[in-house]
Amino acid sequence: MCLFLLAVQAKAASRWPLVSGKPSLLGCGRPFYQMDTRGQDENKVLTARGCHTSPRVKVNGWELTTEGGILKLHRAWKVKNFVKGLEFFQLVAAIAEEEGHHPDLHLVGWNNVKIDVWTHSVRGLTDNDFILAAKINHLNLEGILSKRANVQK
Ligand SMILES: C[C@H](O)[C@H](O)[C@H]1CNC2=NC(N)=NC(=O)C2=N1
Repeated sequence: MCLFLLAVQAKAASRWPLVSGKPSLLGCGRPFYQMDTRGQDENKVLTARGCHTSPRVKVNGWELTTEGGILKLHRAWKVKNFVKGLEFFQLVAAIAEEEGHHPDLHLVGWNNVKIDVWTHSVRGLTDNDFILAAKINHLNLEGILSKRANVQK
């Protein structure tokens, strides 16, 4: 198990997430991974040294949610119209393909975009999720978002 964690940490360290322009330390200052904890009574987030049940994360505008026992990053926006919502999806798709890491995209009530980011292979959060969320934050959404209101969650 230890070798596995070290291998995962080495891979993740090479893709250290940049959040608001500076390297971000995740999960109490060390990389953390949510392992597949099926059969356990609660989701735990493993760090290199221990377990944490609620990681401290910082990606502007995104919130940590749990759905079906799986930790996810979640954010919502209000877009001008349905077509702009699809344009938004296209911009996100380009990043996802570049990263090889894909979000769950929702376009609800014609102008509400909701995005959930999590790592399906481990049924939880890895550094790739924070990288993807931070890159989505850097998209130029000029002309796509509704001028009236935007849900920051
Ligand atoms: C083979 C392919 O790269 C993998 O299946 C990738 C694709 N994109 C992915 N995206 C996300 N969010 N989680 C994954 O586990 C994942 N796996």
